[in-house]
Amino acid sequence: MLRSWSKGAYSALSRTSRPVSLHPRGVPSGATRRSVQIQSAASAAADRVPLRKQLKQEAKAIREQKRLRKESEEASRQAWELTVGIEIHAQLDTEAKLFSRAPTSTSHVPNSNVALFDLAFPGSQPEFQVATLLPALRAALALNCQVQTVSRFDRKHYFYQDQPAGYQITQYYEPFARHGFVDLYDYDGIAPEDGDHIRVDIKQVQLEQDTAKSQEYPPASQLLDFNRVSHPLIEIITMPQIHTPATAAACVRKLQAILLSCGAVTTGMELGGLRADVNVSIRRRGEAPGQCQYDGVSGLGQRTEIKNLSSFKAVEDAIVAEKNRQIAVLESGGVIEGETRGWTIGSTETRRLRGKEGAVDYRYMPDPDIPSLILGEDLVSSLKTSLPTAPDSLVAQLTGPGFGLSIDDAKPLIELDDGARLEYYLDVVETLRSQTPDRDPEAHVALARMAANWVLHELGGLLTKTDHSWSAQVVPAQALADLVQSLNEKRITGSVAKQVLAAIFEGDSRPVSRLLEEENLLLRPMSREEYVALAEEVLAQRPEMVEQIRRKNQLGKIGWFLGQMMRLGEKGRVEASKAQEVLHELILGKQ
Ligand SMILES: Nc1ncnc2c1ncn2[C@@H]1O[C@H](COP(=O)(O)OP(=O)(O)OP(=O)(O)O)[C@@H](O)[C@H]1O
Ligand SMILES: [Mg+2]
Ligand SMILES: [Mg+2]
Repeated sequence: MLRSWSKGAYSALSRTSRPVSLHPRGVPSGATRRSVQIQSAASAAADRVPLRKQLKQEAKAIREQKRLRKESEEASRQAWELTVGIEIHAQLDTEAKLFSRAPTSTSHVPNSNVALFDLAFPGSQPEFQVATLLPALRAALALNCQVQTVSRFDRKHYFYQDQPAGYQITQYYEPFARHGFVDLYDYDGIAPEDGDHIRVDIKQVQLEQDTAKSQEYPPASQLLDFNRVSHPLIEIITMPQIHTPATAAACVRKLQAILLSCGAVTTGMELGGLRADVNVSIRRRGEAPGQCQYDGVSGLGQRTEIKNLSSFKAVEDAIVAEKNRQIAVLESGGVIEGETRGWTIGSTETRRLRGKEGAVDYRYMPDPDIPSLILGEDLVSSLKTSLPTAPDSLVAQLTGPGFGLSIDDAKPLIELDDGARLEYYLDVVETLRSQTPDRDPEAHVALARMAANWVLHELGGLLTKTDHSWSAQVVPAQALADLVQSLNEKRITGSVAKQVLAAIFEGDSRPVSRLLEEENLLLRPMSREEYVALAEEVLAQRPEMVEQIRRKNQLGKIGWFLGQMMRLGEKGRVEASKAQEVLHELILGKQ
């Protein structure tokens, strides 16, 4: 906030200060220059008041703009219904490509992991890599799909340099998984108008090949890295059941969390492991239904498709922009054309890439070189039982009686660092619990809450401040558990705990107990007499304030004396709760 204010103030200041720094060309005489300066200074003085006013007016105008935008969005929401369906392409966590034995590693030298079939050399044949099925099946099961016992591969024809065969191998007619769903809750960030839960159906999940990676060198060159070609992907297709941009973004975020948690993928959107295409249409509420239909859902408006979105924010922003564009077109009497559109980060408009070819143009046909996939029920059911805990169950566990966390702490623990933060947190909690096995459940919950605060906010704060990425090694789980334990047992104060955490974070590798002893940080509890003496000393500084507190019962003012006690008392020895108790007693005569 401060930065945006200073930026605005700076630009306003530089505008008004222009006359002061004006040195008129061709005015050699000092007198004339002086007179110009005097004049400028005077006009600057005159400008000073308007500047403040101007800033106020600018802020008011921004507020007004926001209000109008909100109003017009609400008006268009009432007039038009938005519909969104999403296609997610996720790179599977496997070592081999879909139809060759070339490795999938993306960190290698470009074009070093490529088999003849990946480049569509004449005569080369596909060899389906069975291992690729496992992450695909885990994903389908985690998305509540019905796995098909028989599925097939099809060729989708198109010509582009990133696909050497002239067709992509995908599953069009008979995908390996159908009829799933994903549940979205308020804590997933869905729009308020969607209430506290919606379910988005998944039409199907299909296996397919990735394309080569292109790198543009404008104006005329493009380099291709075929290491990515034929990397196994799954495409997850949702039904057109989403009606707000925020819920669409929440859906992609949730799908990513589910895919990461079940071990289907290794990286999320940030690292390019997941890409989303959003299909957007609108229709006027209360009027004749639209002419389009999709898989049994009819009455839809004409969709456009925005391809290759690589962040949750891009998903939300692109849908807002496309919805607004479609409303503007229809309100001005135009027609929405089925097209593929693009989105650039930071932009406010989608841009047309090409007219959407109808499905028939892809000339889908069953691939004659690849036999059908036949899956045994036993494989599917054994995978089902070995699925890791789903994100929603994790939320339920962390906010349940065992941990007692707030949803605001549970969510980031689950989501941060692809699950590594949660693993670390659970290690800390397990260590704490193993050190205090006989504690009652309430004490365990208190420790779990305390640990969450230290993992997220204290350690998290240090990471943010120093711009470090996550590593469980920086502060080993054992060290954090020891620190939390010492604090919980009141062997150290909160400020000492923070100081020790910072020291470990910066590389002090001594065990916490040794560090506390060697640095003389263990709390030497103050006696009651010491507390009373310290409290009397600070109360004597402001007797009139003590009187006021007594007369007007202004208890809030006791905080000032407490602060003084913490400041004046011996470092690391004053416990806030005890100091507060003694202050109350001395000021109000109560215990
Ligand atoms: N009228 C519509 N409005 C909004 N979304 C729609 C509409 N019709 C279809 N969709 C959504 O568009 C997506 C269509 O995906 P699908 O993979 O079936 O076809 P496609 O986009 O033609 O294929 P691809 O892009 O993979 O070549 C689905 O998510 C579906 O829910
Ligand atoms: Mg598709
Ligand atoms: Mg599509």
